Amino acid sequence: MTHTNTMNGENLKTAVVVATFNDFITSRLLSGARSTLFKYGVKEENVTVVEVPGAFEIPLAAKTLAETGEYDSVITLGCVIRGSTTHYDYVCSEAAKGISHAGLSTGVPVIFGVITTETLEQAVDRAGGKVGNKGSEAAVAAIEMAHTIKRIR
Ligand SMILES: O=c1[nH]c(NC[C@H](O)[C@H](O)[C@H](O)CO)c([N+](=O)[O-])c(=O)[nH]1
Repeated sequence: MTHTNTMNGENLKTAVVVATFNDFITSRLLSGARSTLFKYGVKEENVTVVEVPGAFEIPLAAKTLAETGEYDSVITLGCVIRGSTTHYDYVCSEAAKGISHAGLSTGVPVIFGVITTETLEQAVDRAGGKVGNKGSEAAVAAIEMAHTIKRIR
């Protein structure tokens, strides 16, 4: 299958779960994801955005959306910046495990678009800065995986 076909978003429906914690970063991830989805032909009415308080809550929303059977993929967006507590480690690991489980337990591609960084600067760099936009990358993965799963199922 050519790359063009796997990157055709015209008939895809996607949900985006975005954490509002660190929303000065996650809002940039969301706009990167949305603009990339539209760039590849996903229709605006086929993109559903759901907000959650923090990265820890992303898995439940992602799994719930995937279980509806309405979406070809679910994109998750968040930003966890290491603070002075070990909260960072728990939030990161639980978010990653939960997001992975949401995909594996439902068979719907659930894409990991959660930035986990040591510093705010690193997060800015990954949310449309010099390293790129993780939200945009997650949108590309969401389109590719939606086609891949349809093809191999
Ligand atoms: O999304 C985040 N949630 C964070 N914590 C909140 C967590 O995700 C839950 O929303 C909270 O524990 C309530 O369940 C963060 N920190 O604690 O630093 C963080 O950096 N990013």
